[in-house]
Amino acid sequence: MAYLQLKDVTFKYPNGFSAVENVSMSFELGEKVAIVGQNGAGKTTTVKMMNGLLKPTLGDVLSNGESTKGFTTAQISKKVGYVFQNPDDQIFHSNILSEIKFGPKVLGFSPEKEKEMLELAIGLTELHDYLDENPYNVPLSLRKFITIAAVIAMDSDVLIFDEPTAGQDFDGVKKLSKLIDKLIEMGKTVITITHDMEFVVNNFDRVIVMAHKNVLADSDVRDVFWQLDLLEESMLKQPSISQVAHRINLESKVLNVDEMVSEISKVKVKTS
Ligand SMILES: Nc1ncnc2c1ncn2[C@@H]1O[C@H](COP(=O)(O)OP(=O)(O)OP(=O)(O)O)[C@@H](O)[C@H]1O
Repeated sequence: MAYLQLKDVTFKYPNGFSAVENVSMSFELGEKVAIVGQNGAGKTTTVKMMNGLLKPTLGDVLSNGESTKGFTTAQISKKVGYVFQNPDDQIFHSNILSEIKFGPKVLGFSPEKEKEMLELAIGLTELHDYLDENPYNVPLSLRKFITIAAVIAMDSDVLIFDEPTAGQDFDGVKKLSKLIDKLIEMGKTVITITHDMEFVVNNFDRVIVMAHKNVLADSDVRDVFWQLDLLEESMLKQPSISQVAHRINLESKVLNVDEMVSEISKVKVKTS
């Protein structure tokens, strides 16, 4: 059985608006999965059901075999941690270190475990120099890393990042890739919602495409980004380099610069 399962879930907001309808998806431990789709497709609503912030109106969410229905978000956070899209919705301490320490405290970690998790979280997010600062004295791009550190420190089995690359520069995106790789190496599952298709092809193997409150595709990254009709229906774009490959009728379904360079070198060899 998969570690995390959404079984035919539907979610209606209190105003009666149905944001997600009959969605099923499942995740094993150690998987790295991107969720993509146009604004309003239902991505955030879906992942908020994974850690119990929202409970499905219909259907069931199971983490490690147990339905989220009987548990609070705090209880579920040991298994599934969620980093909010907007860090300001998550941060509530006036000091960065206290914000990161909060999860381990609530979860009752031993002092040794708390120290270990804090070192890991602060190390991966490179926040050492800011620990005494008020979170609102650092830029939004760093506030995002505070919220990521706070969730890493909880040692959840599954970590969900909602739009982590938004507002990040080149170094920020590199830091994200590195920390995701480390979490995967530790056997965790990382699920990331993103609008950054370059980030998807450079970091993820499995991609879930959402549109119209539902899942349109759940497949290998190359398969997703070379199904042009699927991209059109979900209003997504190929990564720029794939668009170039498509425009020049390159046979190979390239996804990144390295693959493109490799294909072009082959052509050069053939014509020389
Ligand atoms: N609290 C709410 N009450 C009513 N409707 C809501 C609420 N939150 C979200 N919605 C609506 O639910 C739909 C799905 O929103 P959701 O945030 O899940 O989409 P999304 O795919 O994550 O979009 P984005 O990429 O813009 O974050 C949208 O139409 C949104 O306006």
